Amino acid sequence: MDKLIIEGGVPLHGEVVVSGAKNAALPILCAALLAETPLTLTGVPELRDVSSTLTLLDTMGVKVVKEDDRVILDASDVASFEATYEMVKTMRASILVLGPLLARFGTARVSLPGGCAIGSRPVDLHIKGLQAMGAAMHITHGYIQASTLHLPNRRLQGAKYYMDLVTVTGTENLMMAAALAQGTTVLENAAKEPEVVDLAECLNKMGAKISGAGTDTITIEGVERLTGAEHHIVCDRIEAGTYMVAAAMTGGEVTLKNARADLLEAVIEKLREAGAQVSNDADSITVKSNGQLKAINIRTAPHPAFPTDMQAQFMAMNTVADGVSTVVETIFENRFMHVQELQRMGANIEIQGNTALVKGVPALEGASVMATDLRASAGLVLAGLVADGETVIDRIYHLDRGYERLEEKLNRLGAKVRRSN
Ligand SMILES: CC(=O)N[C@H]1[C@@H](OP(=O)(O)OP(=O)(O)OC[C@H]2O[C@@H](n3ccc(=O)[nH]c3=O)[C@H](O)[C@@H]2O)O[C@H](CO)[C@@H](O)[C@@H]1O
Ligand SMILES: C=C(OP(=O)(O)O)C(=O)O
Repeated sequence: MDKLIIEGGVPLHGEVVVSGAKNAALPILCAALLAETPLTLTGVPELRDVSSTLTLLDTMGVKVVKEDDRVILDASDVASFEATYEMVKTMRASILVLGPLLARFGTARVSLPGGCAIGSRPVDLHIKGLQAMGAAMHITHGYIQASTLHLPNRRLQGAKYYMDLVTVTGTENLMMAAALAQGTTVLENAAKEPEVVDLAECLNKMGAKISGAGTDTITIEGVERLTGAEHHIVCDRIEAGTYMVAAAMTGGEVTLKNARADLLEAVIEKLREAGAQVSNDADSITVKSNGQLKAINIRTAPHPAFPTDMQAQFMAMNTVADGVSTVVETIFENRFMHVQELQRMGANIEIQGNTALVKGVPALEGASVMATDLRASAGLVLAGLVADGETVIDRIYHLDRGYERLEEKLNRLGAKVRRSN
């Protein structure tokens, strides 16, 4: 199993180009299932989750042509409407084929994702939303079996649906399904994440009639067919945020290219509060710091508030900041898996329910630690970059799910990171 070995203590300097967003690419790749002609995407990041999604789409009969960051998906001849447990267990975002398959083909069989390291992560709202659009939904033997064959013209019916909780992939699944429904769907309490907006923009280029994406009410006027289009994936705000914290923690100066400050307001505000200098223009962000940071309180919440996907990275930053901070995780019930690993590096953290109390220490010490999920791993990388001596991070396949060429990008900034097996 691959490991990352990090020699800490080097301030990062230079430029790094941010990749396309994993969490936009995954739903948009699944949206290809809705189109009768080929969809061309650029800015698609080279990630394990992306290759898993392409494999899944391939098993369904989607023809995939990939060249660097450009992917052409032709779903004119889909023959299977199933996502197996084997696929879904490696990548929860596989649930995003449910809405498109059901809307276009009237049938879908998708494995229930089950829990994962960060929480139980049910998909009940995806299921209830599709039921509200008239779909027959049954769960048998761990699979969601969905059908519209009893409905007029076998089409989902537009509906008004209020989501009890803000769910990102739930909003995306229902938006894709509603794009081909008969009539108008109104999704209330919808997720406002930039990746939802990017998906809506792509769907509109494909012929959908979606308005309100980026607000909590999304209106989708169903159309009879969608076609291919060309779309460039929005930049990855979480990857950008991770490098911004790296620059701040190591006391360096890093400019992120292909980064949008307007998608990172809560993160930028917190970095400034910690004492880093942040400046930006339309598509780049620069972070500069002398490495002496103040501890800051964090509370995760849906966009535009502070993202849960940046919580572990800021926790790592707080471990070596001056003072005491609280980090409150409100989205996932078990997203503190990095804490015990940070403690192995000398961090002083106490957990009380969904709150971590972090007391800054003068320095972390390199140690052998275990990656448990994607962003927990990112937090450990950041800790390793400032720790005294060598940090060895095991199970880095988690990082490969969401960070494109991580060690190459870090090393170009001066870090000393290598991969070994
Ligand atoms: C591929 C992708 O885009 N992943 C992101 C997406 O995950 P994902 O879309 O899975 O996360 P959700 O927004 O759905 O989850 C938010 C909360 O709602 C709960 N919930 C969700 C759906 C449901 O049917 N029932 C239910 O109870 C979840 O357990 C969680 O507590 O948003 C999360 C929250 O910003 C991010 O951390 C993930 O990186
Ligand atoms: C939790 C994440 O991803 P996923 O929803 O794909 O597990 C993440 O990107 O931090």
